[in-house]
Amino acid sequence: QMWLYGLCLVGGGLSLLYALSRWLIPALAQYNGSLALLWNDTILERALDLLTRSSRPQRMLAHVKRHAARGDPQSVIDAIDYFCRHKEWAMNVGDEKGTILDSVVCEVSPGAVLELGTYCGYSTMRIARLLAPGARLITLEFNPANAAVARQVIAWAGLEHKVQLVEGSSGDLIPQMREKFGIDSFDLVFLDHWKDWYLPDTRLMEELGLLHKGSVLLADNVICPGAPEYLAYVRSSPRYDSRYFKSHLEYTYVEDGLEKSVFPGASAGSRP
Ligand SMILES: C[S@@+](CC[C@H](N)C(=O)[O-])C[C@H]1O[C@@H](n2cnc3c(N)ncnc32)[C@H](O)[C@@H]1O
Ligand SMILES: [Mg+2]
Repeated sequence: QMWLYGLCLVGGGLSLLYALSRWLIPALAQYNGSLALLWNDTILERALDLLTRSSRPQRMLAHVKRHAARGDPQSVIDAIDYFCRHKEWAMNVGDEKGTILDSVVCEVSPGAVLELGTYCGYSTMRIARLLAPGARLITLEFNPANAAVARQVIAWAGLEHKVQLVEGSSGDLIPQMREKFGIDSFDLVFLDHWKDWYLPDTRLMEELGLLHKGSVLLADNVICPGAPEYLAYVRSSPRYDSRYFKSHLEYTYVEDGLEKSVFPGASAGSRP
């Protein structure tokens, strides 16, 4: 009889664990930023990596190859959004904030764009598909495994001729933009790498003269996980006309948003 009780106890415990990880924690993580990042970006990702002996970017790429039409950027974007909403969360800008990114790209109609943080190429595709012929998009990624997946995702969408993906750290590559990449200045910069780099990289671009009158900085995740020093800088500096676009952390209901900052702004001060 003892072993029967033991079996019931183990079975009950396992069922509870399953219910917690399958429904309760994911449901709570939809509304709490810290839990969302801890659960999706740390615990679940590591557990799935271990169980499947693959990485999240590799799983996302496999999903794209199974479900997206080759040469159709929208189909690749949709496949990634489906994967992230129904299978595994991932740190793409996502569909909701993605529409804000799209509208800024269309409004600026940039000839030269810099993206900081490629990951799997999701936002890269969103930007690239809207660029006019001849416009340049340079995207920087310092994780070689992410860069390798991004190249394949971008090629699957048929956008490889519109994108220059450069492997390396933003701090090393930004100073090479003029001499090595022939860039005078950028019309649009999308900041979406590690959040504590937003401010130093912005200061670096300013010092190197890579921003011109009217250049637009668009920064993701300014609320969650947050980039407080960067936000304080662009909102208080008279050099920028800065505006917040309220939205949600990718694939959740947690508040997050994009900060659009025009350099040097027509009017001094900030508009949070
Ligand atoms: C949030 S993800 C980018 C998501 C992507 N922009 C999208 O929306 O699809 C951040 C990426 O930036 C990369 N990264 C972080 N700091 C970086 C740096 N200083 N230079 C280059 N890449 C960096 C990370 O490896 C990661 O892949
Ligand atoms: Mg982001």
